[in-house]
Amino acid sequence: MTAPAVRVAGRGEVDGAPLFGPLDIVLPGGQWTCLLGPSGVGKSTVLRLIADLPTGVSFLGTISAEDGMPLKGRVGYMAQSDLLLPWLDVTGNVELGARLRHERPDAARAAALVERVGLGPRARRRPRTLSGGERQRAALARTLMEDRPIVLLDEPFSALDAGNRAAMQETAAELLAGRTVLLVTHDPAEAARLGHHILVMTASGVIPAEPPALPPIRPFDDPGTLACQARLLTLLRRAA
Ligand SMILES: Nc1ncnc2c1ncn2[C@@H]1O[C@H](COP(=O)(O)OP(=O)(O)OP(=O)(O)O)[C@@H](O)[C@H]1O
Repeated sequence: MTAPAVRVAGRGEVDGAPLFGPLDIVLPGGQWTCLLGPSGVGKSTVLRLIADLPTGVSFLGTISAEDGMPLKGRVGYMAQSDLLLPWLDVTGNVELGARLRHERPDAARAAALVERVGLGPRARRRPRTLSGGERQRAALARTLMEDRPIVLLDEPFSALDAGNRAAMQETAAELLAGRTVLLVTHDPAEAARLGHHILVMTASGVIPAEPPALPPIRPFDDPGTLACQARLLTLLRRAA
């Protein structure tokens, strides 16, 4: 699977007032880009624009893949809220994309992904019987099931306890290796651990932050990872 670079160039407005930009972001092909920034700056909006989903924001600019092919059909998206269908169990939710396309779901692959996110014993449970972290892991499995070359993750680990968060970061890094990934996170430690590239979004534009020297996925206690966390916190403190 070839994962193209994606470029987002333009600015966003709400009711005629500037929201963000002008910005010019390139998500390098086959690598993880982590996007941080203050609440309300427009990070989720950028993800939704790339996914071609409705936003309340007018975007004046272009979003394109470097290979010149349309993005449509090549983008996987995990929203901030889990968006699980309450009447389907975990497996049914993971298989939802195939069902909506009137395809036969790959049941073995779905079961393997449900196991990978630690929900094997909960596979037949409905979302309302799961914890917030379990629902988020089900949503992650559903996104991984879609197997797209471009994957947009909006705070995918925010509801997880520290141990599960680390485990799911590792699972996602492994299963999405070679994809073009844009991860929105509020957690500098997460960005420092996972990002080949790290960007901080502010109202006036996007600032690139130097990632650690080691390739992802990085140990928590690597001095370069810790130093990167500190750099990011300094940038975010200034942007707040
Ligand atoms: N449907 C909408 N109509 C009007 N304004 C909207 C709409 N959706 C989002 N906005 C505004 O756009 C801005 C950016 O929202 P967005 O959710 O992209 O921010 P964010 O950086 O992802 O925030 P957070 O980190 O809190 O998730 C916010 O100020 C929000 O009020």
